[in-house]
Amino acid sequence: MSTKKSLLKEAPLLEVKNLETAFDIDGTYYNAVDNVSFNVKPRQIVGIVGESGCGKSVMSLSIMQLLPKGIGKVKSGEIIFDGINLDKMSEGQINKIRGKDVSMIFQEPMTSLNPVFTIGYQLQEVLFNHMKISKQEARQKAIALLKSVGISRPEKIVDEYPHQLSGGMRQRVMIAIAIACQPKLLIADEPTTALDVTVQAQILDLLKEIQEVNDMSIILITHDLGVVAEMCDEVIVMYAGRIVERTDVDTLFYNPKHPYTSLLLGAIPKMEEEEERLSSIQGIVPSLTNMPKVGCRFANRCPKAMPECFTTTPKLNDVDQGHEVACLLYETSKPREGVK
Ligand SMILES: Nc1ncnc2c1ncn2[C@@H]1O[C@H](COP(=O)(O)OP(=O)(O)OP(=O)(O)O)[C@@H](O)[C@H]1O
Repeated sequence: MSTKKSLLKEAPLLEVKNLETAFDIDGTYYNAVDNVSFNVKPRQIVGIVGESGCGKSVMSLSIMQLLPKGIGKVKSGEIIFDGINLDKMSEGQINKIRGKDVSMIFQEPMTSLNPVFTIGYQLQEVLFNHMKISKQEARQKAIALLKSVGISRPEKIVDEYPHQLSGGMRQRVMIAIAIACQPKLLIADEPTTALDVTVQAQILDLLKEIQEVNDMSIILITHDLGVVAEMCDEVIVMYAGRIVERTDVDTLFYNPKHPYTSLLLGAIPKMEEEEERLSSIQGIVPSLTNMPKVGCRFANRCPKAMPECFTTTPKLNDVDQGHEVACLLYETSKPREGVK
């Protein structure tokens, strides 16, 4: 974990400003990401958490300019990476940055790796896209990269196909591909969800080690707060396309403010009571076509909802230095009576 003091002074590596991303559903665009702003500092690990359908993946696809063409679009806002406005770039320009300065790993490595090409071919493809190197150099680099992500016998694995590897090894290969050009920012979307618990821990350790060695920033998308506690410096909690709370990781666990965050924390399963605890947030995230037009989008599931929560949209306000919350309970400088 980077020290907070050193991070505070630095200019952001990534600035997302008032981002609105929408999808065309039957001829109407609906916002899946709604007026979201946040920064990622160099070497910082920022977690994005929230239940399924909260807009975590759409946000990362927006940053990577990988939204499905003709269906999804960035409607407004800015995505500034290392001083460059990504949303204003042509496809050719973004291709030079994607995979080199910013790269991404996904939940299911089998769907991201091409089954008909060897591991070596897929690693070398990234290298050739962004570097001027010979075939022999690329092969050697591919082997070194596989070794750096903890794959034993990389000289053999380099000539194998994805189906010949275990899930954990495939995810290591995906990480090797993602870090091949030493990106400044890695977006990891549920990188360990498809893996069993022991392998999950190994992959998280690997990511952390790479982050430290390469001085890389990471946006870590997860619904697992255990992963957040283990990995992140800062955390963004999303609900129904909006940020509801943003703070450092310690404050998130010891002093959460938004009722949604508290409920998510309450939903962390203990071994013996997994089923009950996970279902402890009543109701579901509204679909894009069913978003409340006004008010707090969490109001109808919120145990602390007041009548005005259904009519007034809360703003993301500072409740403390570096701690923002979008909840009417905190819209005055002091929490209202009875709010802890
Ligand atoms: N291609 C698409 N077309 C229409 N709606 C979409 C599309 N992709 C995502 N959405 C919608 O956008 C919203 C946000 O989805 P998103 O995948 O970002 O959620 P998430 O928080 O990442 O969930 P998960 O943890 O399940 O990946 C959801 O309502 C989802 O149905």
